[in-house]
Amino acid sequence: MTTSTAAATATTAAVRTQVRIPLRFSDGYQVAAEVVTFDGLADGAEHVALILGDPAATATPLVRLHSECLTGDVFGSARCDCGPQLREATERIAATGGVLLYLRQEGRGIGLYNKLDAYALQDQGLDTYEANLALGLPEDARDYTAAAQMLTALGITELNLLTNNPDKARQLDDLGISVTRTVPTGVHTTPSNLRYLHAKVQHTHHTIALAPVPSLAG
Ligand SMILES: Nc1nc2c(ncn2[C@@H]2O[C@H](COP(=O)(O)OP(=O)(O)OP(=O)(O)O)[C@@H](O)[C@H]2O)c(=O)[nH]1
Ligand SMILES: [Zn+2]
Repeated sequence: MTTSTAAATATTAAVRTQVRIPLRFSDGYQVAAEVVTFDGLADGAEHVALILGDPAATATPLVRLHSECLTGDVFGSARCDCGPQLREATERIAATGGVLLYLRQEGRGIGLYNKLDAYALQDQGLDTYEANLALGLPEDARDYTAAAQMLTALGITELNLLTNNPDKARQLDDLGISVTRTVPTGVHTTPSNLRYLHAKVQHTHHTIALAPVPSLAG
């Protein structure tokens, strides 16, 4: 189970800087983003928002809360599906207008070194959640208070959320952000991330339809 430590009301944050950055992905896809920084975020981390298209074009813009994953987002790791999800979200949000929050929550909030320690334990047989617990850390340490502050500062209090993770919608609702609809993200399987994706479905009830894996039965 994930634990929610989100406060019912978040303090106010303000937009600090907004700057246009043209994005060019390795597959040729290009789009311009308005990258926004903030003052006053609850956890003091350097989270950024990417405004894609025109979020004001609809009453319920498409929003994704993307948790930082250096190995997946930058290095192209096949142990998870973060890189392809980031690429997918960017294009889908740009198509309708919305915001991608790039949240500095590496390793579900436990940090990069701890995530790599957890990977080492997974290589000895633990699943992704058991490995965090074996390190004396929460299964999922993510709190979306800063995300709610960022959305409020951008004038977004009602949205469609691009995710398969029910905890994200639950926490945003608790923080006063109305999630009108949850839009499923794609599932980007590789031989290296199938066990990880199955653990997410079984343990934290991510809404992902996966083919059964015989070696994981039982
Ligand atoms: N601790 C830990 N973190 C991981 C592991 N694999 C990926 N992560 C982190 O998990 C975060 C991404 O979370 P996911 O569980 O893949 O997806 P989600 O954000 O909960 O849900 P979606 O919105 O449906 O994608 C990133 O911060 C990754 O660095 C792992 O094995 N252990
Ligand atoms: Zn990842």
